[in-house]
Amino acid sequence: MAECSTGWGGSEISREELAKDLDAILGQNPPTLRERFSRRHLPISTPKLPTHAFYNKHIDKQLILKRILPLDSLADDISQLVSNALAVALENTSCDQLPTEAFTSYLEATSYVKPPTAENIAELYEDGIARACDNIVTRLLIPKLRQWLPNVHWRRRLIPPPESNSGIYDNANLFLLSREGMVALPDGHRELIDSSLYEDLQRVATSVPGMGSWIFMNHSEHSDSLLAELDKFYLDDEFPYELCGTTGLENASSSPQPYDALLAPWTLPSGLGAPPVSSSKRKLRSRVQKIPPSRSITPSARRRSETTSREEVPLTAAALLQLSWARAVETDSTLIIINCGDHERVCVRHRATQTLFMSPMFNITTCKDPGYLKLHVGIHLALIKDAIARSKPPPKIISPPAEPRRSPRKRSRPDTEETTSRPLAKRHKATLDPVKTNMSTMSLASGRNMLLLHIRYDVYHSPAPASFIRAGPCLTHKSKWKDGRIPAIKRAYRHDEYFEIILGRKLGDGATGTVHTAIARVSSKNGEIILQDDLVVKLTFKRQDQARLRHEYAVYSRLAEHGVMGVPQIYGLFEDLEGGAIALVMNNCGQNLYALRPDKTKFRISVTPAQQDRFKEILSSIHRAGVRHYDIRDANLVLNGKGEAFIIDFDRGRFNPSEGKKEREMDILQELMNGIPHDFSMPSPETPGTRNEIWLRTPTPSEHSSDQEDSDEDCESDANSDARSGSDDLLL
Ligand SMILES: Nc1ncnc2c1ncn2[C@@H]1O[C@H](COP(=O)(O)OP(=O)(O)OP(=O)(O)O)[C@@H](O)[C@H]1O
Repeated sequence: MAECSTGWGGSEISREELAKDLDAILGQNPPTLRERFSRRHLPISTPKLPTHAFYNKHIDKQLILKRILPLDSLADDISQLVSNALAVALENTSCDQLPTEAFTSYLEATSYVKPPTAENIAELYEDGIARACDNIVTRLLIPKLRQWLPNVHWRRRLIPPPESNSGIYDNANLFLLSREGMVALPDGHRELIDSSLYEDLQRVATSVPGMGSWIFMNHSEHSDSLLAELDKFYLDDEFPYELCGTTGLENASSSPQPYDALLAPWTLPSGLGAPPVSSSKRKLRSRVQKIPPSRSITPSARRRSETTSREEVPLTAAALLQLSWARAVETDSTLIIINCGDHERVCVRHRATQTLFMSPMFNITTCKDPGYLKLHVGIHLALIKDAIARSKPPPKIISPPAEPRRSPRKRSRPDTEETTSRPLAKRHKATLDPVKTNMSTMSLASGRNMLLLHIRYDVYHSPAPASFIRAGPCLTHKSKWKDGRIPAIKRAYRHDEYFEIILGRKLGDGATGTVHTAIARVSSKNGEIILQDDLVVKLTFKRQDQARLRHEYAVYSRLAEHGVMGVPQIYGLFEDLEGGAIALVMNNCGQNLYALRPDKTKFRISVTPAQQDRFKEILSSIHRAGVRHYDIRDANLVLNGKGEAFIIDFDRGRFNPSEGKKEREMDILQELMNGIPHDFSMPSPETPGTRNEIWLRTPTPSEHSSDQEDSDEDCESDANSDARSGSDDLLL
């Protein structure tokens, strides 16, 4: 019996005993969800397509999913990885007693009072399986460690607000903590790691934001059958990945071939070959050829969709696979775990062949050889090994000496392995043909009702643009828009009948929408292309948020009627013809005062006296136009590069406020300028859209309240407001 040194929390035991205990722990499975969650919460709603699925259609062609294949050996391979790692670790570890009780308690039944939603199942995984994995994987990586402590962490990133509850939770992954550009290790751990592993961990901690994609679904019969159904795609030559339906303006891929680790702990079938050639591409081409030579495009639909929001669409098996794959592309993950409570599948994303290899569906409560804990320890370990391998600079290809150049023309750089391993985040910058930038771009666009929207940053490079139809006129330039007349959708649009918007990186995710930088590209009648690159686009997906954005547009209409300056120039409101989004196009006013704060922990804003006066002037003219902003804070006060002031974000705006409320709002602005932020920790004030009605369409002027004489403020219970002391403080 080999003798071992004493370890943490327990007495010294033999190596054999430790191996036996570990084996027993790793063979464990969690109890069924019915045993863990209270029965009164069952059944639960079926998963819906989450709103961010809108972005999945815009992933670069070279990164999308092309086929699904079975990989029955995956669990065995992962189990072998753990067995091998254990054998090595046991040779080097101190044999202290295993905290068996703690590990078992992580897996044991707890009476969970919450319903088994996707979020709660993710939380359960985080509190149980993931904690046990963190400890065991850390020990397998650093056998000399004398404690069962986690250096590896599995965490949920962001808990979505309840209204975004789609029955899907996909915002969790594994990561190594970093602090000030260094891998964060507890005291004393650095010395236990040899220098090459330390370098590897250092690279992963600082350059890999997350490893693996976990997709949790609400626990329901529908989720179980969705997971079971995924098999049916094995028979397809090509997976039906859904792209935008617009034809005539397809984009070639701009992504270099993504990089798979050369050595993986699983064996994939050999002779896979190149990904299948997209038949949909062929279809698109043949359809394009029928279109007259003037580069017309066919919009994605001839009719407006019933609803512009996405929440109500039930999840299908194809949508679940597309969503899971897209999430793995966005996070550059190799393994995808799809879990619906008691059942699960584990999948490998093979980048080069754009193939998803999928394990059979298994019941997590009855796993055997390997047990569920061993499988997940293996998944965590495999992800770290994969991240280490892929974050290493690939071996240099030694090429023969270059032949003398014959042509003076510049040659494009060959796609060497070196280029393929560049981090995804750095791959895409909006690349556009050399064209003029012209301030009349948006004036030309104001006469066009069809907007083609591309997304081009990180992994996004829309294979085809989304078609958006105008739902509200340009408020900055004259247009032929007739009040209340929503334009008909044409069968095809010539190049001088549509304009394009190319969305860049996200500027912010607000309570209402997602704001992106954007460039407009407009083709004139004679074919000249002009650009305007100082735009932003606010996209909204959920019903309530779309109601707020339509209301915001109505507020901007009122401000434009009164010629208010110092607010964004609005170039129109647009609806996605395939449903899912509405977009407000405006100019980029600069950076908000929060972003400009030198020290974010201190409320100190640097605004010159002239800029302070200008903010007050703008607010006065907003008030004169009969609008109260209702959300005056540093995030909504903006300065451009020339130091010019703007007030943005009118989704909470109110029409026809009382004089007292306007004065109070001016006081808040003054206080803000004096360095006293207003307390907005109160719940957001309701907007007319959220309380009284949901506008599924942009209201015509007669419908929306900009012409009404009654004040929106009157909708608030004035009786209550009189009774409240400091009522304005509560509302503002
Ligand atoms: N026209 C614009 N110019 C420059 N930046 C903008 C513009 N519009 C929005 N932004 C940026 O995007 C962020 C979010 O925008 P906005 O406040 O309009 O969204 P929201 O969803 O209504 O957010 P919230 O109501 O939570 O503040 C802003 O803080 C600002 O930094």
